[in-house]
Amino acid sequence: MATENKNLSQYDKATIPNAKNFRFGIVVSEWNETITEGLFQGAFDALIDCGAIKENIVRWNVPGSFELIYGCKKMQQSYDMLDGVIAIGSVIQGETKHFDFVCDGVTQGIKDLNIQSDIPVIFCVLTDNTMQQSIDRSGGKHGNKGTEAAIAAIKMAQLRKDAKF
Ligand SMILES: Nc1c(NC[C@H](O)[C@H](O)[C@H](O)CO)[nH]c(=O)[nH]c1=O
Ligand SMILES: CC(=O)[C@@H](O)COP(=O)(O)O
Repeated sequence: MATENKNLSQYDKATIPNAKNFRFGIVVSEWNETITEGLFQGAFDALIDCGAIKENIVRWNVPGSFELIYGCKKMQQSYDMLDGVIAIGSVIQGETKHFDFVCDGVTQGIKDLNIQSDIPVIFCVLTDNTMQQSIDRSGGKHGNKGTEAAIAAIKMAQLRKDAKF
């Protein structure tokens, strides 16, 4: 289902574990910061709405989406009590192929972090053709991918907890 047919912000709290005992890291890219700040707010608000305590949410900033890989890796290493990490970025097509390499690099890098570490990293990186598409997905007409990422983070934290027993 394409995003245009799904509101990214809709969730049913009855289907989501309570996040009160979970600790999350959020790494935010500064490129397209109006977009990434909207994604962060969506994620933060959803975590709190689902029971997370604000003192259990730590935020780091990185220059661009490509640095999300290193930032999330160091977040995993620095806070071994974390239950999940959310990587937030906004990549928008320019004139060159750089978009393709940044998007592929970040995607593969975050995938690798999920393989190499026991702490899940949620992919909240918009890869859009236009700024309007990014606006629409960070609190606009299609909702907020940050909200979607927070729900995914809670569910994966619970899966990780359940898998230990
Ligand atoms: N064009 C965008 C970038 N480019 C910068 C890279 O992410 C990286 O910071 C640079 O190549 C230095 O390593 N980053 C975004 O997040 N969004 C873009 O649209
Ligand atoms: C995703 C990018 O790096 C891109 O926005 C940079 O723009 P350009 O391809 O015009 O250099």
